[in-house]
Amino acid sequence: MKKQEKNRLRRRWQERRNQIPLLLRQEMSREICRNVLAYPALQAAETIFVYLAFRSEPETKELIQELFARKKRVTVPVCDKASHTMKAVEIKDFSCLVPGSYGILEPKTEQSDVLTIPKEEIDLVLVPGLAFDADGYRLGYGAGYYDRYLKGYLGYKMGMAFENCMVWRLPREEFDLPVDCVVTNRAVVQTGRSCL
Ligand SMILES: Nc1nc2c(c(=O)[nH]1)N(C=O)[C@@H](CNc1ccc(C(=O)N[C@@H](CCC(=O)O)C(=O)O)cc1)CN2
Ligand SMILES: Nc1ncnc2c1ncn2[C@@H]1O[C@H](COP(=O)(O)OP(=O)(O)OP(=O)(O)O)[C@@H](O)[C@H]1O
Repeated sequence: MKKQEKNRLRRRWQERRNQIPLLLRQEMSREICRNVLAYPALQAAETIFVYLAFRSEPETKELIQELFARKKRVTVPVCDKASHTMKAVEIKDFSCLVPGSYGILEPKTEQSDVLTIPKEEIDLVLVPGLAFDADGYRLGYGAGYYDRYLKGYLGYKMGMAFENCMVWRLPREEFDLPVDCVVTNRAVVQTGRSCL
C-alpha cells in the first residue's frame, strides 16, 4: 500500500521539480549551496559524502569546488546495482569522474578500489531527495540506497532540496531514516539534532 502511494508521489514530485525552469533551478541551487556552506555542521565536518547531481536535483558542482578550496575530504557515491548498496569514494578533483550507474557521474573503478572511505570516517552526508517532510523523512528514487547506507550511520545527515519540494508529511516505512536538517534555498529546516 505505502509502496504504491510512494510511487505515485515520486512521479508527482519528480514532475514538479522538472517543471522548475533551468535558470531558476540554477539560481536556487546556488542559494542552497550558500546555505549549506554557512551551516555549522558543514564547517565542523572534515570528511563529507556529497552526491553528484543528476536529472533536476540541486546542483553540487560549485559546492564541491568550494569544499576542495576549504581542504575538506570529499567523497561521492558509487552504486552497486545488484545489491542496491553504495560506498563513499574520495575524489580530489573532477577529472576522475565518468558516467556510471544510472548515468550518474562516478569515480573510475581504479579510484573506487583504493579510495573507499569507511562510513565511520564520514562526518556529514548531504542527502538528495525528490521531497522531504517537516520531520526530515525523504522520498528518493525508490531503490533504498540511502536508507541502507544511513542505517547505523552516526554522523550528521543533511538533506538538500528546493523549497517547493518540502511537504508537511510523507508516507513512512519502518526502514526510512530521517535527516537531521533540510537545507533549502530559503531556510534550514531543523528536523533532528542541530550539530555534529
Ligand atoms: N545524484 C544522486 N546520486 C545518487 C542518488 C540520488 O538520488 N541522486 N541515489 C539515491 O538513491 C543513488 C542512486 N539511486 C537511484 C535509484 C533509482 C534510479 C532510477 O532511475 N530509477 C528508475 C525506476 C527504477 C528502475 O530502474 O526500475 C526511475 O526513476 O525511472 C536512479 C538512481 C546513489 N546516487
Ligand atoms: N535498511 C534496509 N535494508 C534492506 N532493505 C531496505 C532497507 N531500506 C530500504 N530497503 C528496501 O528498499 C526499497 C526502497 O526503499 P524506499 O522506497 O525508501 O526508497 P528511497 O529512499 O525512495 O530510494 P533511494 O534511497 O534509492 O533514493 C524498499 O522497498 C525496501 O524494501
